[in-house]
Amino acid sequence: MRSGVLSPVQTPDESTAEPARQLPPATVSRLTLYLRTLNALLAEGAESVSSEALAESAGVGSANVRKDLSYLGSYGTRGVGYDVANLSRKIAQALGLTHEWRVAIVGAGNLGRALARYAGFESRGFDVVALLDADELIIGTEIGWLRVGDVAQLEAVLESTRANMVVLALPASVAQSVCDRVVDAGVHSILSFAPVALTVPEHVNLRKVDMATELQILAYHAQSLQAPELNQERSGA
Ligand SMILES: NC(=O)c1ccc[n+]([C@@H]2O[C@H](COP(=O)([O-])OP(=O)(O)OC[C@H]3O[C@@H](n4cnc5c(N)ncnc54)[C@H](O)[C@@H]3O)[C@@H](O)[C@H]2O)c1
Repeated sequence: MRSGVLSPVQTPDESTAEPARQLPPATVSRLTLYLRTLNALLAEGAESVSSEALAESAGVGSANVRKDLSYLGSYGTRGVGYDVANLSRKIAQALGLTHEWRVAIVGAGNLGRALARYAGFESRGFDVVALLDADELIIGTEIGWLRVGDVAQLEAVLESTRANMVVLALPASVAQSVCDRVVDAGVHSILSFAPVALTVPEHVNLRKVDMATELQILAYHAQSLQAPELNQERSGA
């Protein structure tokens, strides 16, 4: 059983970690897809992969793949392709996945609990080290391997667990104040699920996951594709 406080392990100090190379956001997204394919190939024992195969797995053009990988200094070998192990290592380095990421989740409601139970983070290098909430009925309960801690102890838990990423799974009304405390505690990588715009200093990386917006975009595209039939239905044809 893990509690809010865990035994320390070697974690790179954020302040001394090498700064990430600035890659175009679309490239970063595609690199994660290539990495997933490369890891599957590694597990199968494959040694090389063509840009076409990587492109197909990521659903992009092979010119995209070659351009993305050129940012990492990987150009492949004509007729052979890319060395799978080497490329997977380079992408993991570029994405900062060779560091150990220790994630604290704040908010142990439906979402926070589901995230804390998800087994897929650890295999990708994200160790969930703490889960915190403000509700007395939830504090102290066990969720997966974790015991829910009290958000009143946020700063102490972040320090003792050496968390270097925080996920906010909180109501919008409290997200900014908790976010401010996280930033003041020195954690500079934050992922927020709260449906509200948060303000953070420039040196802090804040990402927002907004599934409702994604669904709306999906609905728009679905409607555009079906537009001829919908229009016919509406006109009673
Ligand atoms: N982005 C998305 O895709 C997505 C999807 C679902 C939910 N959400 C959002 O994520 C958030 C969480 O959703 P949920 O369904 O888990 O809600 P929930 O109500 O089940 O859980 C919220 C939890 O936050 C806790 N909490 C409240 N104030 C707190 C504080 N100051 N410090 C610590 N914990 C506090 C509550 O006690 C509760 O356990 C909501 O803002 C919701 O709108 C986003």
